[in-house]
Amino acid sequence: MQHYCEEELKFCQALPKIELHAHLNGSLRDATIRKLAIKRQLDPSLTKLIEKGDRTLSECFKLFDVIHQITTDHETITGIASEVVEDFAADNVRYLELRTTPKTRSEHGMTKRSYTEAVLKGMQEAQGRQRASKGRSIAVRLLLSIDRREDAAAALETVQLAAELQSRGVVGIDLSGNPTLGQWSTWEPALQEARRQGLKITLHAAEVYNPAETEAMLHFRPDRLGHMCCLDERLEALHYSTGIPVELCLSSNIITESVASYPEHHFHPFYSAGHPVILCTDDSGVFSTSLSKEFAIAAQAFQFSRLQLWQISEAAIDHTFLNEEEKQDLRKEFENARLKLQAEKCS
Ligand SMILES: CNc1ncnc2c1ncn2[C@@H]1O[C@H](COP(=O)(O)O)[C@@H](O)[C@H]1O
Ligand SMILES: [Zn+2]
Repeated sequence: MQHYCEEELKFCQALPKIELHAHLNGSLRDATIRKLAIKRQLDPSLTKLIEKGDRTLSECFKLFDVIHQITTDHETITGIASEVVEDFAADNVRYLELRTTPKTRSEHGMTKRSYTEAVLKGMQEAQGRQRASKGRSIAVRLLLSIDRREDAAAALETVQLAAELQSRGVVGIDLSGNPTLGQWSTWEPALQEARRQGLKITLHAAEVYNPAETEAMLHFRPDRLGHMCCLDERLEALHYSTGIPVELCLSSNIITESVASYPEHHFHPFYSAGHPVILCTDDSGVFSTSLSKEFAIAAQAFQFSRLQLWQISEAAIDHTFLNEEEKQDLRKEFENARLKLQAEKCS
């Protein structure tokens, strides 16, 4: 069943957009996954796992482990980073905050640093190609993710790397991975260090019901939170009182069965209460979506007008990890896009 209307999708594609929650290895094209699976001679039973369909949250994490088996060397990492940036740009995303987990792979001579440099290279290559062909490019920044399977030392290594690469476009730290694994106390010291180093922080929170952890995360006061699907009334009130912006990913939450249906998604109560919300894709490849589709789904599920869609899109600028001057540039870009669309309508 299609959860959006084609006419609305066209409008959402024309809308300039901001993507703040996208995992690199979750955003791969189908064709790229198939090509890499052949190249790496992936076991056919694993290739089958990659084929699209509904997947529970635990199946998703198995799938990420399979994708990680085919995105192993520096050249591939650079290639997928470049492709993902291109895909977001083609969807009229004007600013992308991409996130990825730096990986160590001794068999490929890969360290967390060399992995991250390969990603930065791919991002720059895509931007360079766009500038050459169109005279302008999507703006991109990188967040480094700590995987919940990592220990305190690995988390700190990622934070130190992010701090060293701030001048190269790394703006923050994300905590993600299977929400049923690990303990908040393991990563908190590294996240405190990230804050001391001037990095911004976003946490995957309440993807499953874990009130003690969610409360600890709220007390930590990250700059943004992701998901917040499984809250009780007390935590919901606490979250509202903090005013921390929340990255919401409709398709991801429905497909992984964290939320029962689109109209019941917590995007709407947060939005209606005036709490800062940002529509995001999470894993556009794994969930066969795009940011335009997520906007079109929101339009249908919550009966948003086009003006409301525009306002939701533009408001995300305030919650980026950019400085004020950079945010101002994006606001100007949105204004120019608005004028251009109006002129096209009148002509
Ligand atoms: C579906 N909801 C989710 N919840 C939690 N973590 C998720 C996620 N989707 C993706 N990731 C995190 O991102 C990694 C893949 O991209 P990178 O290898 O880092 O580029 C996954 O292994 C997981 O750690
Ligand atoms: Zn995520």
